[in-house]
Amino acid sequence: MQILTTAAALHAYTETARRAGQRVGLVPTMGALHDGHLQLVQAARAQCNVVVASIFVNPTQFNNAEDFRLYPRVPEADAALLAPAGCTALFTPSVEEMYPRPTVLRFDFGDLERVMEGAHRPGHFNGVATVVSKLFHMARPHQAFFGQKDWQQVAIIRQLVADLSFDLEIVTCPTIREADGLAMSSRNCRLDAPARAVAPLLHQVLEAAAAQVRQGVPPAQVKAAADATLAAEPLLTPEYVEVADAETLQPLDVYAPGRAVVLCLAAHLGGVRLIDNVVVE
Ligand SMILES: Nc1ncnc2c1ncn2[C@@H]1O[C@H](COP(=O)(O)OP(=O)(O)OP(=O)(O)O)[C@@H](O)[C@H]1O
Ligand SMILES: CC(C)(CO)[C@@H](O)C(=O)[O-]
Ligand code: BAL
Repeated sequence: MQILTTAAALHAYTETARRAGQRVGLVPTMGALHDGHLQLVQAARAQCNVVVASIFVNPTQFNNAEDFRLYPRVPEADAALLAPAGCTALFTPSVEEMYPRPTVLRFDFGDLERVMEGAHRPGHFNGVATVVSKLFHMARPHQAFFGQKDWQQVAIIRQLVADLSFDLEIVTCPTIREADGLAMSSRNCRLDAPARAVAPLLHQVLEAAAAQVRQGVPPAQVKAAADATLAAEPLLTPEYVEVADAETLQPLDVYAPGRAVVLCLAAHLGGVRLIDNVVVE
């Protein structure tokens, strides 16, 4: 596995592969890798000849300086996991390499970003769209792989690709969970033992809500029940629970026949902010 640290080296690597007729896959991450990330690499390797994973804790997408400071960084452990999963090159740029001068770019994704993560993390998706656009330009992948765990992020990136005519395919991979249902997340390692014991409740609440959606229980009632269950747990502070159209992400008052529903939540647990979602087709 090659280690690349500059945009020029990344560009040269993927252009050489392209000229040789090879397909290029890109897996953007912020590191502290777990099986959710490795699944993305494996999916990329199944479809592409070369797979670039990027590890970059992107400062412009953090709306909370403490969250940025505490974000887990374990570069050696990450590098050791990537090659066996099928990664052929690791891109680990510095902040100066990605942002040679402060970015002034501003994206507006309209209603897609006025809800959930966009509403609760001001500037977050501007930072995500900025860094993902840069990675797409630098690597020019045929396909880029993202996790369902960040459902709204995928919707934003699909809009970005359409609006800026990036010539690539976005592939979404399912959420990988621990045995007790907790969605794998780099931030899970910051949970202490009592918080970790409570954490599976997030997925349990989503599954209970999904069952209610399937039974036709009205969205407001589903949301209220989920909120109440989360709020009853003293270690948990729910930030939002949303019952939304899976494509437009807009909150639902009633179900529209034939349209998928996404149940999303964010909650603070022992000082750690976690998100999760479940889709009802
Ligand atoms: N449990 C998971 N299953 C599938 N994909 C995942 C999972 N966790 C993260 N991903 C995906 O991996 C990519 C990189 O995500 P990221 O590096 O932010 O990891 P993370 O575990 O989500 O970290 P955190 O939630 O703490 O920011 C994203 O496309 C994300 O959706
Ligand atoms: C897509 C991403 C790597 C951009 O920094 C990040 O938002 C993430 O890890 O999901
Ligand atoms: N997985 C989304 C990256 C973030 O939380 O900033």
